[in-house]
Amino acid sequence: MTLTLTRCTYAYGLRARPVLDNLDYTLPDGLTVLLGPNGAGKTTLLRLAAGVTQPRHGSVELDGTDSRRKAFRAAVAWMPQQITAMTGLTAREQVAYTGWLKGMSKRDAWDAAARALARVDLTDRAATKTKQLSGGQLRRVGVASALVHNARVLLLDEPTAGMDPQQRRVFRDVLAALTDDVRVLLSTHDIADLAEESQHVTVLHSGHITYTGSTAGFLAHAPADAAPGRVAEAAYTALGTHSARNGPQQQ
Ligand SMILES: Nc1ncnc2c1ncn2[C@@H]1O[C@H](COP(=O)(O)OP(=O)(O)OP(=O)(O)O)[C@@H](O)[C@H]1O
Repeated sequence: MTLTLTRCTYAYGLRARPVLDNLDYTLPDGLTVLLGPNGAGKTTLLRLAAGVTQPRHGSVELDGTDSRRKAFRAAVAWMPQQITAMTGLTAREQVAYTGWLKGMSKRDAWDAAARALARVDLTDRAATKTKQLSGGQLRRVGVASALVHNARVLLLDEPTAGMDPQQRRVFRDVLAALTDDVRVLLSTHDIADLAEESQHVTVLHSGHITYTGSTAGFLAHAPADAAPGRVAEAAYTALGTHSARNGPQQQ
């Protein structure tokens, strides 16, 4: 299951400067954290990867299936920054409703909703109204909704924004547990999201990938004198500076 962006260019508006220009990217397996400062192009990359937006030039494919095709959209799930709690619906009803919208029968969606909620560790909240869930729990409902139709790739746009450290930890554990059969790409501009369970890191600066590879390889970019506990931050800073000077993609 390989998701690739090939020579993708995207600009907001006909005369605007491209946000992404001739970008090549292959999503690694497991859990990948997409790092980059505000405005780097993370959301744009995720929207292209999800097939929500089409590139002006280039292509996005999952094992050779173009992102315009129904089969691509069935296999690739996208979770936007804001998850809406639907008035009057329980967690299970909200997830089932999403499954039904995606073409499942009511019965299949209802059963799949229970399985999806179990995967995000929310079985005990299945009958709770989504309006009554915490922000972190509601994001997990968002993940369950994204997964309800058995997606193989999950793309999440800043899912941990506004979470406290404990909520972040729970959320990351939930994602890490999915990665046996789902590839996950999670965008953030918070280096604290880079935890042990993230197997890969991709760094985006001004629309250029300055690093994509293992977490260990990423950390190796920190200067030797980086303070203990600040190695990830130092590596991130080093790659940002590198980008401004050279802008190559490192594998
Ligand atoms: N709808 C839009 N119309 C015009 N320009 C846009 C639009 N959306 C994004 N942009 C611009 O495209 C660039 C990349 O934006 P994008 O949202 O992809 O970055 P990001 O890395 O996700 O940023 P953030 O971390 O702030 O969410 C920015 O310069 C932004 O101003």
